[in-house]
Amino acid sequence: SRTMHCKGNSCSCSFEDYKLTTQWLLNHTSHRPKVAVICGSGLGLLADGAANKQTFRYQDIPNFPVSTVAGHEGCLVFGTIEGTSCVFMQGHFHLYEGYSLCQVTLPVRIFKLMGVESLLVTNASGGICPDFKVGDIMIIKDHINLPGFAGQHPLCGPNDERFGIRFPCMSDAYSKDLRRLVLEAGLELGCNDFIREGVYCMVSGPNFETIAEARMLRILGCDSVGMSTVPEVTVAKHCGLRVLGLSLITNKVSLDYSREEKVNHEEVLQISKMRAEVLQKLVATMISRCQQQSINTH
Ligand SMILES: O=P(O)(O)O[C@@H]1C[C@H](O)[C@@H](CO)O1
Ligand SMILES: Nc1nc2[nH]cnc2c(=O)[nH]1
Repeated sequence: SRTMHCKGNSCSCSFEDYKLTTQWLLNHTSHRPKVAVICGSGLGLLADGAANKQTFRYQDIPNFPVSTVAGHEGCLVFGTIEGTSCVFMQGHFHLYEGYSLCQVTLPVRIFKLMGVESLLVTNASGGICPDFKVGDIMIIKDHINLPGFAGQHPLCGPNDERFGIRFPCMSDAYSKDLRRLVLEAGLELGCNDFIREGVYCMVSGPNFETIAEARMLRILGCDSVGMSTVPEVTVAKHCGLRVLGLSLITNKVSLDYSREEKVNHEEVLQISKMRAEVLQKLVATMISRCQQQSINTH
């Protein structure tokens, strides 16, 4: 069924729900992915470089939510990159679409049950750090879970120990090793002059920030702001996945009343398209390297 059991802000998809979807996928594909990639707004092209592709539409997968936003194709693509088996989500889910956070994060737990070890998350965000330029790729060093502060948190509700502990540590959510690897890969690919590192803040959206809100976020230590990723990363860390987050700065957030620019979703998608090719190379390199590193360290 598409109905999960959510009471207030307490999410609880049952273990059987996750297992059912996992089993359906395992029965319908022979791929056994080790790395999962979540493609942010306008970034579905990241899957293009994969070989032996097998695609499922979200609407055909039991229990899966469907994408309702432009720039999110709504397809799950299995494939291989340089011999590494991986799965791409072309489109992810948001609170602003009306989904509960257990629906938003459902694919992450399914990936875990399928045997995935690393999660590469991408998104589009607005730059708050004054040094950032449109088109920069920000390696997410840390995040601020603003909806979480208000009780909109994917781990609210009964804790299922089969996934992880009640009180997970979040101070190391973004793997240091993967951050180092992506910096190295960026250097080799010649894109180091637009790779940055910073703190991503999630807001629920769907409106973009007011100027006063943007100023508040800057004071709080945010380098960029978006409407996704934090729930997926939190659930991934809870169940023991290694996480890498890349945020494409698609616009500069207005911090100044005298500025005339007005952000819109079309501009976000346009910048995503412009950078998709380079991000695709970076993600492909990371898929093979992070798996290699995981083999070496086990
Ligand atoms: O990659 P995501 O989905 O986080 O993209 C951001 C947030 C909204 O979905 C969209 C607004 O333009 O960009
Ligand atoms: N909240 C938020 N999300 C975004 N996604 C892309 N740009 C932005 C932005 O400026 N603000």
